[in-house]
Amino acid sequence: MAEAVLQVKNVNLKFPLYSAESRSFRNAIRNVALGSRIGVNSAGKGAVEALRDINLSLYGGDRLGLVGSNGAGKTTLLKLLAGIYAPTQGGVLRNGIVTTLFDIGLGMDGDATGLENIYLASYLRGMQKRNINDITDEIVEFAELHEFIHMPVRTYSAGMATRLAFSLATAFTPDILLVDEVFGTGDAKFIKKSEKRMADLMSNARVLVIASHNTEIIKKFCNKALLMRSGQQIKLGDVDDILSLHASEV
Ligand SMILES: Nc1ncnc2c1ncn2[C@@H]1O[C@H](COP(=O)(O)OP(=O)(O)OP(=O)(O)O)[C@@H](O)[C@H]1O
Repeated sequence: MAEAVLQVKNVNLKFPLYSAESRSFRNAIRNVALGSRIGVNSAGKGAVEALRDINLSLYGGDRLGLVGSNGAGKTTLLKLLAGIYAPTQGGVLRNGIVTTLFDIGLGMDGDATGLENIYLASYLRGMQKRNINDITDEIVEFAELHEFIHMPVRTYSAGMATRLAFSLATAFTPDILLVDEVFGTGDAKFIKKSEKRMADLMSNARVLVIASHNTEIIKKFCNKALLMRSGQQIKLGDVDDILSLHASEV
């Protein structure tokens, strides 16, 4: 049997909240809003159970769409898969390099120039200097930063920083690509230009996990889908089956 590229085993994830006892009215309201996902942890503090009993194994070629209503836990699961959140219980195994297309500016050094950030990110991916030189021009050109690439990233506008982060993140084909549809890539012209680059990346990664409310995107890029509700995996299966199940629920 092939080795899983991405595996989640018996994962629970809780976020601590304020003291449960001292905010009972607020808790009552929160409980209604969150579908009774507020509990009390061992230290007597309130906790949101953001993910519960998650088990997944994804192999080369798997392209998983995460579907579910607002607050179902899709983004939280993506962040867990990325290693941004550590599980409270259970474990996540990643066999390969991970790229996230959300919070894409995360990890950029504001005091370093755009060019230095390209080198930093590439070294972190284990690339050699001569190979980085080969890809730098293309990243700078795609980001349309011209001479600004020699300025510290903290001097960039939000759009410029996002363009650099996107161009950099999409310059390497990762083993595991994690995408949240709700990420901005700058102005409308840049979004249009980014579509093909993103589609190529999504098709070439060994494993793709994408959270989306857009059924067309899920149908186009995924061969499996996972319906989530209240932080739990309800059903994993064929895209059409899962989308029908989700549609029947909303
Ligand atoms: N940092 C946090 N602290 C406390 N609770 C959190 C945190 N992050 C997520 N949660 C909880 O996890 C729930 C799921 O949020 P998440 O953003 O993963 O949902 P989603 O399925 O991506 O929703 P949407 O479709 O609206 O983007 C939230 O309702 C919230 O209760």
